[in-house]
Amino acid sequence: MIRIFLTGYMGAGKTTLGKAFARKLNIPFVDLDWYIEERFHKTVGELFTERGETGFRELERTMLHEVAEFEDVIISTGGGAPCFFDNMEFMNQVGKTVFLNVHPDVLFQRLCIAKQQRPILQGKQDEELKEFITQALEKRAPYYTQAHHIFNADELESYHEIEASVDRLQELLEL
Ligand SMILES: Nc1ncnc2c1ncn2[C@@H]1O[C@H](COP(=O)(O)OP(=O)(O)O)[C@@H](O)[C@H]1O
Ligand SMILES: O=C(O)C1=C[C@@H](OP(=O)(O)O)[C@@H](O)[C@H](O)C1
Ligand SMILES: [Mg+2]
Repeated sequence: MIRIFLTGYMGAGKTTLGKAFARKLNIPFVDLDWYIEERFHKTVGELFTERGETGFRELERTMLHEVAEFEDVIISTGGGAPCFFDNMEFMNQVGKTVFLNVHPDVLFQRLCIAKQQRPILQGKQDEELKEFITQALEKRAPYYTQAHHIFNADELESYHEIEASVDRLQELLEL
């Protein structure tokens, strides 16, 4: 039975790689953020506004436990999920975990373009965003590095790079 959790910071490529990896293995893909959005009929941004981060983290934990019941699945978590409650320990117990490690400069480039969809990053100017990413990575590293595997996901900019990363991931996980 395959149950893999992809973790890592915002912009690390959890959604992009998770989707492509599941397609390659021909098994379902679940993105925890999308799952939450569908269930509540609201965007992650709207849920943050309505419930605050504390409220979002609580429902994120509940939804994580729900998707963790699925079998033969690739699950991409939100970037914060492993860093709250005992979520990381829980994922390690019920499945295989992978930390998508990406250089902060690459994350910065990706998130400059894609910060609007991420409530935590909205409104940050370039220098502030860079500093914010560096500090957040330091704070979150102790959680992310508990993953069973660490995978370099610096190269995801083209279809070809994504396919090559999927092949490496498949090898790493011996699937
Ligand atoms: N095909 C692509 N071409 C260029 N950039 C991409 C492509 N796919 C993803 N990205 C960039 O990489 C970032 C990481 O994507 P995403 O999978 O959403 O990360 P995560 O789910 O870890 O937050 C995206 O925000 C985007 O900037
Ligand atoms: O890192 C975080 O705290 C968050 C990451 C997001 O997911 P992605 O990592 O897929 O962007 C989403 O869950 C929410 O905006 C909070
Ligand atoms: Mg995502």
